Amino acid sequence: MSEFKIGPLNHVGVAVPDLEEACETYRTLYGATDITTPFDMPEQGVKVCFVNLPNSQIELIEPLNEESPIHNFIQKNPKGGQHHVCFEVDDINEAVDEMGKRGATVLGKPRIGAHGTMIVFVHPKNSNGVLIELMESPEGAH
Ligand SMILES: CC[C@H](C(=O)O)C(=O)SCCNC(=O)CCNC(=O)[C@H](O)C(C)(C)COP(=O)(O)OP(=O)(O)OC[C@H]1O[C@@H](n2cnc3c(N)ncnc32)[C@H](O)[C@@H]1OP(=O)(O)O
Ligand SMILES: [Co+2]
Repeated sequence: MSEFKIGPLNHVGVAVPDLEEACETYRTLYGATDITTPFDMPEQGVKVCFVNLPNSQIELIEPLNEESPIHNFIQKNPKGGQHHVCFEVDDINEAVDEMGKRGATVLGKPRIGAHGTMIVFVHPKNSNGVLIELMESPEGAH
């Protein structure tokens, strides 16, 4: 087996029906003061913002339309829910190759994520029902 391994936890993705409402929850209930301005990522089918924390982020995502990959998730979980966990990797192409070699189902091809680096997802069935996002570390991240 190759040396490939996941690196730091980058963020926990939380799918929500209303991004602004979710931001307000983190502001008022949890006292979060560092929340980014929401922005649309049509290529990923979501509106997204980040609750920045000392050691990680909560990524809040809202479906942009019925074609969004999280549209079904919100249909099944109308109040929202924990959606994915994202780990950093050194090389996304090595990660995709290794996932295949290790028998996992990689969803689609690597695409640009909200941090501006390439991301890919591994099907929940491979990880005890948890959708895993692998994200190439920003330059010189560690
Ligand atoms: C802005 C980018 C940002 C970033 O970090 O840069 C993001 O993270 S974007 C995040 C949104 N994008 C994605 O999630 C892309 C990958 N996801 C997918 O391709 C789909 O969501 C998929 C295939 C995981 C599920 O699609 P869908 O819900 O339409 O399919 P099913 O309803 O048939 O579900 C199949 C099976 O999986 C279970 N499921 C679905 N979503 C999740 C989840 N988030 N966590 C755990 N399990 C999930 C669903 O319940 C079904 O289970 P089954 O036992 O077969 O009923
Ligand atoms: Co994510």
